[in-house]
Amino acid sequence: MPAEVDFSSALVYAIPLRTRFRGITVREGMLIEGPAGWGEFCPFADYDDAESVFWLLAAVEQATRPPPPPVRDRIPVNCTVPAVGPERAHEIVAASGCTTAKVKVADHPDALAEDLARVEAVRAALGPPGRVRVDANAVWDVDTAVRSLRLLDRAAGGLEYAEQPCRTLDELAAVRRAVDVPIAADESIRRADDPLRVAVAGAADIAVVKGTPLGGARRALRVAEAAGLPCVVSSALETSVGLAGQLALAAALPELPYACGLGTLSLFTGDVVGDGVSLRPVGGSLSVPAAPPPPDPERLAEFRLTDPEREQWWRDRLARVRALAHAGPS
Ligand SMILES: O=C(O)CCC(=O)C1=CC=C[C@@H](O)[C@@H]1C(=O)O
Ligand SMILES: [Mg+2]
Repeated sequence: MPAEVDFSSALVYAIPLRTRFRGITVREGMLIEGPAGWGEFCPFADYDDAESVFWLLAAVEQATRPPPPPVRDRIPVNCTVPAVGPERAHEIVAASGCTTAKVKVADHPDALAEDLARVEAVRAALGPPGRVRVDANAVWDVDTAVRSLRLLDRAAGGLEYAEQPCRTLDELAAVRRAVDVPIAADESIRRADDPLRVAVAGAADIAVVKGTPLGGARRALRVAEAAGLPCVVSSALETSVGLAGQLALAAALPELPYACGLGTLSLFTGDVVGDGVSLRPVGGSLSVPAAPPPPDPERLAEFRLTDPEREQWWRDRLARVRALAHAGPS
């Protein structure tokens, strides 16, 4: 392993997704190696350089430091159901082995009828003891959120919680007062100017913490403590390299009362690590690896980004974000 992080030989990957998710069909990112192993730099293309600094800190933490001390070695996970039709949703849940499902809703305007059918199919696949949560990714206004959540709650036979129904904390608080469904904050935390100071407690019942956009497991642990709410760790659609860091975070949280959104490799057509070490859930949970699994040459041959212009775009981005990280806060 190199004595320092070797940025010049960072690898760039491109893995097609099985279904469009978050508006993307191919997941791209970079893998870097350092003295403690591999890290992953994979801000979505719409993240600017300033926000991407935290993704870089997460990659560098993983490549240079051992994981924070774990208090558990297995993490229960939910399956993630994209905005697909009810039959496909049923199949995804049934094949997952998970007893909790997170269902994407409000994917486009007028999606409610499709959302209700999807949620009903997910409940049918899970059976009565399963848990169903929904994620609207901040697109509803308060009235739409209240109306939609009441209907979705009924269709689901009870929702475990609703993730980020609206954009602002005030809106989340208003929805929370109006419905019985618990509210989880995701974007309100990970895209806040200062996630360590965001006053999420009155606006949400649950904090979604994502180690990758929050600057790594250690900073995410501080964010979780500052939020003062029960936490769910959720992926940022990393390969197994970055997922290992998210699992390290989930393993180190003092309490972990909910299944985590870390079963997301099933959204990918492949992984950059070998099959034996790929972080795919078994029986609804993932075991926490001691270190991030290393990329596998054969998998890299399959998923290496081959477009030279696009590769240069990633290398330029990494250079700019590194320069910003060195310059420190403006
Ligand atoms: O939480 C999960 O089940 C999977 C992860 C997930 O939903 C997300 C990953 C990456 C980007 C996000 O738009 C999305 C989310 O909003 O939580
Ligand atoms: Mg979310």
